[in-house]
Amino acid sequence: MTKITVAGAGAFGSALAVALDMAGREVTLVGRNVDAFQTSRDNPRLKGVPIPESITLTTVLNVTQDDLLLLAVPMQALSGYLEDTKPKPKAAIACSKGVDLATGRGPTAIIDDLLDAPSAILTGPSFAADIARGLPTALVIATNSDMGEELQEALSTDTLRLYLSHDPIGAELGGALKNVIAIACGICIGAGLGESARAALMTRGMAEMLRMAVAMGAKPETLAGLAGFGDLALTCTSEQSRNFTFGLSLGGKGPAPSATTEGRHTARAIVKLAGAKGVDMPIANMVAGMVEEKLTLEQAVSMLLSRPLTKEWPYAYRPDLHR
Ligand SMILES: NC(=O)C1=CN([C@@H]2O[C@H](COP(=O)(O)OP(=O)(O)OC[C@H]3O[C@@H](n4cnc5c(N)ncnc54)[C@H](O)[C@@H]3O)[C@@H](O)[C@H]2O)C=CC1
Ligand SMILES: O=C(CO)COP(=O)(O)O
Repeated sequence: MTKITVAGAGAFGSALAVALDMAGREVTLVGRNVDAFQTSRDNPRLKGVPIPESITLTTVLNVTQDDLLLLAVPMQALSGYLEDTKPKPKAAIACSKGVDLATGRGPTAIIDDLLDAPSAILTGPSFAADIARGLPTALVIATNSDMGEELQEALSTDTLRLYLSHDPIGAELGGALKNVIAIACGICIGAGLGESARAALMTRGMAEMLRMAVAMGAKPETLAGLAGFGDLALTCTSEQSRNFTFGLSLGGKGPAPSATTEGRHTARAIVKLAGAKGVDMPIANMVAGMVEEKLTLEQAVSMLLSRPLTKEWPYAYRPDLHR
């Protein structure tokens, strides 16, 4: 049986390890923090779900060409992690949601640049706690390699249902961009701007996601699926989301979460990329401005509302015409 190694023992890596172990796979969980719960099996990042004894916990990444490697470290740590560890797995599957701030690359491009192994992205609507508890979840496994069906089979369980896609760019941009829109929605609710405004932000946010993803070479239908619409719906409406609760705090409600909040970095990375590609992303601009403390809430709202009136779908998939 193919062995599965999960690198990154945070909430998501641990949850995937638990779900795959419960389904009878041979799983190793690698993390710089695992010594802290080697005995108790209680990972503070995944409260309430003990890590089973059948999962090997280690601080050292050691994979062979027979192993699948799931990479569940935060996006900004991914390239450094791969440069340091130089693994040679059968396939490397990114689980991070974001865009690298230094280079503008997504997770599969980073893997393709740094490793001699087929790359894939596992993404879609899923909170770590839900996956770890075995609640029903549907995700996307996207790859340009010919390993798609093998990966789909190896990583699906009775409750974790993977759909196969051959559009990794669209899948990873869906997961990255929805975090930025979730921050905007959190700001909106935190500032008391109302549910109607949130629905508007989600919908116009989806239009931005589509424009940007298509400009980067994605298929539009990917954004309508689990990795785009599905994850947008989850993250923009739940206080379980760290991106949404970070937005709430920017809007004046509650403290900022201390854990990984990918959208903070992605907003800044995507605004740079959108500028270079000439893609109009007013909501992402607003989020990046507030994250960088260059815009107040009042300025951000006024900027969005004072934009010229336009058609709903003038040139949605045509960034060249969308000026
Ligand atoms: N938590 C969730 O519900 C979900 C998270 N994700 C994605 O999974 C990725 C990881 O998120 P979480 O596990 O939630 O974050 P987390 O904050 O719970 O854990 C991150 C882990 O990465 C480790 N880490 C950080 N920097 C590192 C470095 N330079 N080298 C090695 N290890 C490093 C930390 O020690 C920690 O164990 C993110 O991209 C997130 O968007 C995706 C779906 C769901
Ligand atoms: O990606 C997620 C849900 O699909 C998790 O969202 P947060 O990172 O905002 O908690």
